[in-house]
Formats: sequence, structure tokens, C-alpha cells
Amino acid sequence: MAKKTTKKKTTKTSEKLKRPSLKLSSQQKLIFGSLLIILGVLLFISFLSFLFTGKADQSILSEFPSRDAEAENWARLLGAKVSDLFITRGFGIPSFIFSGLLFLSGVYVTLNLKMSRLRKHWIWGTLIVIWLSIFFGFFTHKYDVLGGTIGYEMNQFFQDYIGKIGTALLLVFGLITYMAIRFKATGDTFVNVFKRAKKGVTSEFKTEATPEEDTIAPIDNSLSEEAEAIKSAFEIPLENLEPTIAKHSSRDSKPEIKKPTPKPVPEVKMVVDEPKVEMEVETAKEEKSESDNLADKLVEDFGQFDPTLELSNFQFPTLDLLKKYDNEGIAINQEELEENKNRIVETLNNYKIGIQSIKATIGPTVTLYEIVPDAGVRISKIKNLEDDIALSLSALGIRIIAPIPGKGTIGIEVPNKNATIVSMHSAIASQKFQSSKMQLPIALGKTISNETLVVDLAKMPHLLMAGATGQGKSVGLNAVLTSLLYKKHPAEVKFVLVDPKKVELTLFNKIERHYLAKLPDSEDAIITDNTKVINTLNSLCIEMDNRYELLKNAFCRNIAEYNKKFKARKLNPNDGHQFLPYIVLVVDEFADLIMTAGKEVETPIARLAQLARAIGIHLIIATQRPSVNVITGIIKANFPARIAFRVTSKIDSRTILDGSGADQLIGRGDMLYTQGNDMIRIQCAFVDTPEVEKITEFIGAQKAYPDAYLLPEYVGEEGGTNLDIDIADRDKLFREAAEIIVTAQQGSASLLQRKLKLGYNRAGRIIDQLEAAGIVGPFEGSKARQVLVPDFVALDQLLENETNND
Ligand SMILES: Nc1ncnc2c1ncn2[C@@H]1O[C@H](COP(=O)(O)OP(=O)(O)OP(=O)(O)O)[C@@H](O)[C@H]1O
Repeated sequence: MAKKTTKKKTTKTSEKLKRPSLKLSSQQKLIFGSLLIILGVLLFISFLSFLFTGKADQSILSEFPSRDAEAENWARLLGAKVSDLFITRGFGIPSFIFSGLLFLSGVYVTLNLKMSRLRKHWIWGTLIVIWLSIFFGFFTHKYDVLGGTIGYEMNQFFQDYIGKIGTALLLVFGLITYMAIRFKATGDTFVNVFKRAKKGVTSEFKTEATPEEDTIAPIDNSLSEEAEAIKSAFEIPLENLEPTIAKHSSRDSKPEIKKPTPKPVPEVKMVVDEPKVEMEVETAKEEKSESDNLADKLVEDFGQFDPTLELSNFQFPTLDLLKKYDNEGIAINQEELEENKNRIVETLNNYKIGIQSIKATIGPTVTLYEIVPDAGVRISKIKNLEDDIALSLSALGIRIIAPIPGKGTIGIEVPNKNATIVSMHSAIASQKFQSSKMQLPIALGKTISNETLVVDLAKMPHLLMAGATGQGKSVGLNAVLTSLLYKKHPAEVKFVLVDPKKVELTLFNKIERHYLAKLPDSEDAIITDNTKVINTLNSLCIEMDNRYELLKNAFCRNIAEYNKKFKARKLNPNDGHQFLPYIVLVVDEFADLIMTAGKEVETPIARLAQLARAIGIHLIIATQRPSVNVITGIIKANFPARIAFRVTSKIDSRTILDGSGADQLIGRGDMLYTQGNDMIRIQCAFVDTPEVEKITEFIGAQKAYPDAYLLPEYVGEEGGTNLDIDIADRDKLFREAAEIIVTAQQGSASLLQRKLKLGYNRAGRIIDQLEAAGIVGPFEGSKARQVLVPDFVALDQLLENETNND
């Protein structure tokens, strides 16, 4: 091993010694490279025109022409002479490849690319030229531009020794060798090519994408290698140019502002050498169980289960329902930029803070000035100057981010004098939203670099929204709901809307039978009454428990897996399985709820927040008062995704975001969004009430389900003492439960839970039924209920009497 490494080292050093390194400076490379490119182009032009003017120029080509001689070639005398040398006396038409190689060399030198690759291109290029020249020469009987003198002469040479057939076979051998070395072709490749050719052109197109054609793929890849080289050659320097400009401006005493240019994020491209070893991968076929086979058959017969089938003609709202605004595009106010920049530089200079460079990114409401301070400046010093900078810029809402995470610069956000509106239209129409494959995509608005921010509610998994009154909370909620309406079919998502203010969400009443969920006995789907909220939340908890039960029986870990299985008809609806839509619970004015209902609301909310993510129930909670008694620790812990609109105090900002910043926002939809780590400043997409009205009307006018999505019934405390429960409605386990209670002489729900392995709700209901039947006594607070039947004989008698009386 040791020997090997020393050997390697010596060969490396000897290589270094052997190869004198010709080091050129970047400028020299540019000059030399561009010369090569120009020569390449000139050569190409000469060759091309030689094809047309070669004959006319013959007279001046015999001896070295004088200056007066007039050549027809587009590159005149030299062009005619060089073309004659390469084409007639040389390799014929394949000489064109030399002009390409010269051009490529220029590109490689200019852009400082890997020379080893260029060497490869030259070697292969030359071999191809020779082969083609001989190939063309094979068909010509005199000196000709097709194969040139060399092609013709070499053919003559071979034909003298091995005859015409031998030469032809030699050419074929040359081609096979080339394919094998260059494209790593194997015997199989040729067989496959032959097969494909046999199948005909149409089927060839189809089969190309199938995995069986793996062996063919390397050829296609390699063929595009040349094109790739040129492509990557052009990509890298564009990225490199950027820092050069930045450096230039940093040298100036007065930092220059760089206008943001919509450029793609720089990518680092790595050139990986092709693997030499081929590997055949054989995937083992999954063993299928009986139910799988049945599912396959069902899918074969009926196709996958389509949850949208019942409303298959449902039309998603069209984009023209959303309004476009005149002042949407960002207008760059050069004066304002210059002014702000000068003020920032001045203020910092007053405090002896030097700046290396400054860059501005103009967003819809704020402009971000990114500063690189002189070496040795302490970041905390700049952070402490927040108020001073705000004062000197005489602007509200200045936020200093020191340092910007992952960038090593300091950001100063300054509100624009004229904020632009981010319309919901632009957010929904954005490519990002339209092509998103998220489960519950939401177009929140635009970031400071003017990109639409699309987030997945399913990933959040719950969202907390807070902000003082009039800062854009309701608009934010509408933006969230609108996004989902534009992307999700009524079969896929259901909303549970809680609106204590009674006016904010009423518009959604129109889509009750499409998108809303409600309790079975309630009239309105939108919940405005606090007692109903408690029932609904508890009902959602039951729904959650039921869904967990379904997931458990289906051996799935989350709703996406479950629904996928259900669509593939692997779950039997007779076992209670059904397609599960996502449920989004929206609670507006959460503070109000907590004030009036307190623990009764907090407990189910906390339970849902902790457990509901896997089964597709997601919570969005909005509040005006983000105080700690409203947003309690347990709620905060389960809502990592938070949106803060403007709040009035630093303390409120801390309660929502665990940091300051929300108190420095400027309102009207200006917000901070965090999903656990970074904070992003966003201008919320604006959707006005008339727009929401139009959308809900559009959906509401279409065919709907017969009723809203029904949540499980929840019997509240007052319902628990309701004693006229019908015998026919009794639980299946009623008799068994009664026997357990009588044996233990203890009337408690937890005993039933343990013995019969039931959930709390079901055990509670059985206890209620036992009370109604007179087997246990009434609820006695913390004590277990009294058992009114002493033994099995009495129990039998009681139940028999009941059936007789019935
Ligand atoms: N994204 C936005 N872009 C532009 N203007 C906005 C935006 N969001 C809100 N506004 C403006 O702010 C006003 C108040 O917004 P909104 O009704 O959403 O406030 P709110 O926080 O819900 O207030 P409240 O808590 O009192 O209901 C809107 O009427 C609108 O003029």
C-alpha cells in the first residue's frame, strides 16, 4: 500500500516535470482564446465559400499568388489558399471539423476550461476526419473535394493491398472500434438498435422512454457530450462575472448601487467523468399478496378510484375572477434609491462605520440594502444604530437584519415611498403556484426579491397568524382559502370555519355543500357561536381518532399513503375505509374564543395540534391579541409555522415570532413568515371581498354534494345526562360492558376503556347508556358512579324485562 502511494507520488511529480506548464494570465487567455475563435470562424467561412468559388480560384492556386491576383473566396487569397490546402490537397469536406475544433479551442482557452477534455476532442476529431476522408474517398475515382487528396490516395493504397472489399470491411471495423471506445457500445447495443429499427419509427419513439432501453441510453448521452461541453462553457463565466462587478464597486470610495437583475441562482456545475464499468441492475419483483391481486384486478376492471368522480364536471375558478391592479409592477425610483443609499452611508460614517459595498434589492413594499461593512466592524454596533438610521431616513418600519443568515452581509430594509400591491391574481397565476405539486399549496405573497412564496400547509403542519387590527389578517386568511380553492377539488379538502366576528367568513357559506364541513345537526356550516365551537372541536377530535383507527387498520403512516392505497383499491370500503379529504380548520379571533371558553377550547385545539398532522387535519389560527395567555406554550410548541402582521409592541412580536421584528412592519399586508428557522419578509397577496364573492359564487353555482361534509356527532356534557337513549341505538358492546361493571361493582368509563380496549368517547357513551338503562347511577364528579345492579341474575332480569316491555 505504502509502495503504491509513493509510486503514485513519483509518477505525479515526474508528470509535473515532464509537462512544462504554460501559465497564461486571464487577459492573455482572453486574447489568445478569442484569436482562436476568430480563426475558427474565418476557416469555416473560407471552407464554405471554397465549395462555391474553388473552381473559379483554381487559376491563382497553382503557384504562390501575387497580391494583384483576385480571389473569389470570401476570405480572399489566404482563404482560397488555405482551403485548397485543407480540402483539395488534404482531407476534403471533413476538414470542416478542423474549423469547429479551432473554435472550440478558443472557447476552452477563453473560459479556462479543462484542457484534458479539449485534448480528447482534438484526438477524436482528427480520427473522425481521417475516417470520413477515407470513407468519401472510397466512392470517388479522382481527386475530389469530397474526400480530398489524402482520402483518395489512402483508398488507392488500401485497395492495392487488400482490394475494394477489404477496404470497405476495414472502414466498418474502424466504425465499430470507434463506437466501442467512444460510446462504450456492446454487442447488445447493436442488437437493440437492430430490434428498434425493426419495430419501425413510431414504436421507436415510444420505447425510447422505457427502462428496458437502458443500454441504449449511454449512446444518446455521449452524442450530446460535445453540445454539453459548449453549453457548460457558456454557463460558468456568466456567474463569474457578477463578483467582478461587485469587487469593482467595492473599491470605489462611494459605494455604487447595483440594481437587482433577474438572474437565475448561480449553480455550480461539476463535471463527472463517465463511469467505465457497466452494471446491469436487476430489480426483484415484489411478491404480491392475495389482496394485492384482487386490488390489481379491480383497478384493471374499474380503473383507479377517483374521488372527484361525483363532481367530475367541477370547474375550478378561472383567473379572470381575480382583479389586476395598475400599480402592480415594481417601479424603480432611482432618486429614492440614491437618496437612501447616501443617507445610510452617511449615518454609518458618522458612527465611524466604513462600508465596502452596498447592494439594493427592490421588493413590492420594502427595499433591502445589503451592506458589507469594512473588516473589523462589529455587527452589534450596526444593530444598535437601528433607531438612528430610521431617524436619518425619516421612515417607519426599518428593520435591520445583522447578519443576513447564510450571506455574511447586513441587511437594512427600508419601506418604499410608493408600495405596490401584490395581487392575488399574480400570486395564483405564478408558475410556482400553478406547477406546484404540494398537497395543500398556498400562495402567500411575494418576497423581497419579488418571487412568489408558495408554501405547503400540509407540511407546516399548522399555522398561527397574528397581527394588530387592520393590518391584513383577514386578507391573509382569505388569501390562504382562495389559494386552496384554486388548486383543490371539493373532494380533496374541506374547511371548518370558525368566525366569532360573524362577518369575515360569511361569504364562504355559498360553497357549503362543496367545501365546508359541519356537525350533523347544525344548520350553518360556518360556526359563529362559542358553544358550537367546543362541540365542533371535540367532533374533530373524534374524527381524528376515527381516522387514526382507519390508518392503523390499513397499515399506513399518514393520510397521503392511506389515500394512495385507497385509490389503488387496496382498502375495502365495506371495512369502513373511505377516501379521506384534508380538513382545514380556520379559527378567526382565537383570543375571543379563549376568553369566553378557556380550557374547553384549548384542550381539543392542543390535542388536534399535537396529533392531527398525520391524518390530514390542519389548523389555521388567527388572533389580534397575541398575548401569552392566548397563545400558550402548548399551542406555540405545536405551531412552528407563524405569520406576523404588524403588531404594536416588541413583546407581542416576541410572543408570535420568538423575536422582534413584527413591531417594525408597515402594515397593509406587510408580514413576517417563519417556518421554524429563518424569518422571511413578505408582502401578502391582496384579495378583496368582491373577489372572494365572485369566486364563491362561481363555485356555488355549480353542482354540489347533497350536503356539507358531515363531521362525527359529538355529545357534549349536557348530552351526557340525556337519559332517553333508545335500546336499539345501544352499543354492540353494551351487554359485555354491563357485565364488567356489575362484576367489578364500579361504574367508571376508564374501567371499560381498559377492559374492552375502547376509546374514551365510546366508553363514555356506553356509560351513558348504562345510566339510561338504570345499571349505574348518575355522574358524581370525581367519584366512580354507583352500580345499581348487584349481580348477574339481577342484570339478566333487568335486561329481559326491558325487551319484554319493548
Ligand atoms: N396584502 C395587502 N395589500 C394591500 N392592502 C392590504 C393588504 N392587506 C390588508 N390591506 C389593507 O388593510 C385593510 C385592513 O385589512 P384586514 O381587514 O385584513 O385587517 P385585519 O387585520 O383583519 O383587521 P381586523 O382584525 O380588524 O379584522 C384592508 O381593507 C386593506 O385596505
